[in-house]
Amino acid sequence: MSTALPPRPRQVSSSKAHISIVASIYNSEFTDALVENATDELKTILPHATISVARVPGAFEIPVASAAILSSDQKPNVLIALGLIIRGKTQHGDLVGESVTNSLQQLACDTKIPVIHEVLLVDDEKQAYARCVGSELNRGREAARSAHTMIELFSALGLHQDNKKKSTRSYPSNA
Ligand SMILES: Nc1c(NC[C@H](O)[C@H](O)[C@H](O)CO)[nH]c(=O)[nH]c1=O
Ligand SMILES: CC(=O)[C@@H](O)COP(=O)(O)O
Repeated sequence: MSTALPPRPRQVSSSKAHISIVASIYNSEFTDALVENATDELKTILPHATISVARVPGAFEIPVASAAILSSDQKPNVLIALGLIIRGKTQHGDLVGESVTNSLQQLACDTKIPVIHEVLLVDDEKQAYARCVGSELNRGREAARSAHTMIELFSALGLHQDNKKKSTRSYPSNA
């Protein structure tokens, strides 16, 4: 039985946080859906937040782009990592998935900036569809709700200030 996503927060956040999404292009029919669901949910539960979206070739490139963003002078309050790895006939998918997971966790702990991990490793397109396109298990919406929780927690703990950025940007713009 797959776990359904956490419920939508009861309280819309007034936070002006900045959220950075780093998403892979590989399997774009699914990863585009993750981005769309995550941004739609963020706009609902964090209407005053600003969102930037960076697209990288594949899941393996997500950590290095995330590291660059988290070490820049425009640090986000939360970073959301979105990707989809579909296992093939070799160990490559598992190796990529494990490396990305460990790297993202290390980045979060090193920078003290929450990193929301929704870089999925699945066996087939049916599993991918349920988690990227479907609604009951949508991991894009789950990522947004986790980001909301972490923003509210860190704000309550006095660990970050609302971000004053005004723009919502995507890189590359044609992705
Ligand atoms: N097979 C998948 C990949 N493979 C590509 C790697 O992520 C990486 O871009 C390549 O090894 C070059 O460094 N990536 C995914 O995101 N999903 C896959 O299913
Ligand atoms: C996860 C991947 O890189 C995947 O496309 C590789 O497929 P294969 O293991 O059959 O080479």
